[in-house]
Amino acid sequence: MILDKIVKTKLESLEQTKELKPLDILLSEIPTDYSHRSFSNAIVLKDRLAIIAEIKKASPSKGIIKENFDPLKIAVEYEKNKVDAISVLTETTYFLGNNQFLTDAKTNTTVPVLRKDFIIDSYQIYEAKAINSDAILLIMAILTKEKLSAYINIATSIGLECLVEVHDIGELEVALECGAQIIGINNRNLNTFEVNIMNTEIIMEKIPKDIIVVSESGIKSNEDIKYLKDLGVNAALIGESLMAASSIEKKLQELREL
Ligand SMILES: O=C(O)c1ccccc1NCC(=O)[C@H](O)[C@H](O)COP(=O)(O)O
Repeated sequence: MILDKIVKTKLESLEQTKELKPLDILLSEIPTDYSHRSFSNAIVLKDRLAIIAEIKKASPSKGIIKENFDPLKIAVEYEKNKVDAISVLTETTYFLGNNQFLTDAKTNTTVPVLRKDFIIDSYQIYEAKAINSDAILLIMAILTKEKLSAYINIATSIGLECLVEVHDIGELEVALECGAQIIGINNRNLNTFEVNIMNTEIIMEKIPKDIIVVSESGIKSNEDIKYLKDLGVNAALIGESLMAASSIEKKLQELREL
C-alpha cells in the first residue's frame, strides 16, 4: 500500500533530519520577517469557488507529470493568473518535492501557501513554519485521533492553519471531533488511486455549514468546477491537470469559464 510506503520513508528521513537539525536549531530558523497570510480568508469567497493551485512535479499514481519543471516560475505564473492560494508538495521521494519550492513560492508571490506533505511528527509542523508556510495539510488516514488533535493545537499555537484531509465519513467525524475548521475531501483513494469527484458530494452532506470545505484531486474541467460550486464547496485543490497542461494560463481560463 502506497501510503504505508510513504509513511515508512518519511519516518526514516525524519530520523536523519532531526539528527542533522535538532528542534531548537530549526526553531531559530523561523524567518524573522515571517508574515502570515490567511489561507482561510483567501479560499472563502462570496461569488465563486476559490482555486488552490498545486506545484507538483510527480506523483505515485502518474510518475513524472511535468518534465520541464520550474517551481518558482510556476508560482509566479499562478499568481499572475490570480489563483487564490498555492499548494506545494514538499515530499521528496514520491512527489519529487522540496521545502525550497515552498519558500520560493511564499517569498515570490503574495498569496497564502499550503505545505502539502505527510505529517506524522510534530517536528514537521515547526519545519512548516520555518520554511514559511501559512497552512499545513494533515491527513486523517495516517494519524490517530490523539495525534490529529495535538497537531491541530500545535499548528494553531504557532499561527499555522490546518487543512484536514478525509476520504470517508468515518474520518470526517474524527476530524470534526478534533476541531478541524477546514476539511479537505480527497476524491482520490490513496490506496487504489481511483478518483471519483462524487466523493465530495457524499461527504459534503455531513459537514456543518460553518466548516470550510476544499475538494481535492481529480478536478480537470469547467464542469467539475461548476459541479463543486453547486454543492457549496469553497475551494478546489488542483494539481495534475494544471501541471500537465501545455499552458497554465489557458487551463485556468478554461477551468473558470462561466
Ligand atoms: O497524487 C497522487 O498520486 C497521490 C498518491 C498518494 C497520496 C497522495 C497523492 N496526491 C496528493 C494529493 O493530495 C494531490 O496532489 C492533490 O489533491 C491534487 O490532486 P490532483 O489534482 O489530482 O493532482
